Amino acid sequence: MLIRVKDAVKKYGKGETEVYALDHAELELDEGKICVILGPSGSGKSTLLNMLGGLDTLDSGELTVAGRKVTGLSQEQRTDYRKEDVGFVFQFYNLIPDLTVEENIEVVADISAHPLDMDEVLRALDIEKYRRRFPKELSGGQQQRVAIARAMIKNPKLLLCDELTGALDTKSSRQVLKFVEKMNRQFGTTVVIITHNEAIAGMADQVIRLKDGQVSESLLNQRKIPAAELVL
Ligand SMILES: Nc1ncnc2c1ncn2[C@@H]1O[C@H](COP(=O)(O)OP(=O)(O)OP(=O)(O)O)[C@@H](O)[C@H]1O
Repeated sequence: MLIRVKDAVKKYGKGETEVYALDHAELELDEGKICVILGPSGSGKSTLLNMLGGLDTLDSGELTVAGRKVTGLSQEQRTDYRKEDVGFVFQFYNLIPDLTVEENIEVVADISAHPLDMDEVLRALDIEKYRRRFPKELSGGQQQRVAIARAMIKNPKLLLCDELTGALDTKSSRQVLKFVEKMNRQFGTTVVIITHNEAIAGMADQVIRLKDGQVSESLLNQRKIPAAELVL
């Protein structure tokens, strides 16, 4: 068991405007798996992802990742947790425009405790040929592959993806998802994808649905579809 979320509560606002972004949510996720989290807008997906990644803290409840109680960490320890254990990929690639592909990835490698080999990561994402290019010289799908490489170079236990295909066409989306699947297989990284796109659930080992800050459904996928065959 890599991730355990117990009785997680996160509230925003006060009084009349109080919202339970997470309302006693419970969740367990095995190591080395792909988990897709679905839910309507406002159901708490981003809040949950931010907690898993140590970007924010719970009001109450417990979060354990790989035996480490993330809820008990100081701010400084949480920074180390993010640095060592978590890779993030967002909808917009957030690459540094003045740095080449290789330099964008190097920035993260340089501060990582146990980085992967640069060439291996570039090869795994099939972006070796772009290593000296700048982000603006790449398509959206190619930039997202660089963003995945930047997240993976630190060899994280957990790869967290927030609407990573939200800005891409169907073909590029499928390709980016194929690479996420490859990262899971090749490096054994546990992957959590949050999305509005129901079709992406096909590639998951575990599918979790959120509703009003609670886990309304958690299913193991008996018939996983390779990302290359997803009908997006
Ligand atoms: N910083 C904040 N301040 C106030 N309310 C917030 C904040 N962040 C989230 N919320 C509220 O918490 C609830 C859950 O939000 P969250 O962003 O986690 O949902 P989501 O499922 O990711 O939505 P979306 O798919 O639209 O991104 C919503 O009602 C949202 O308005």
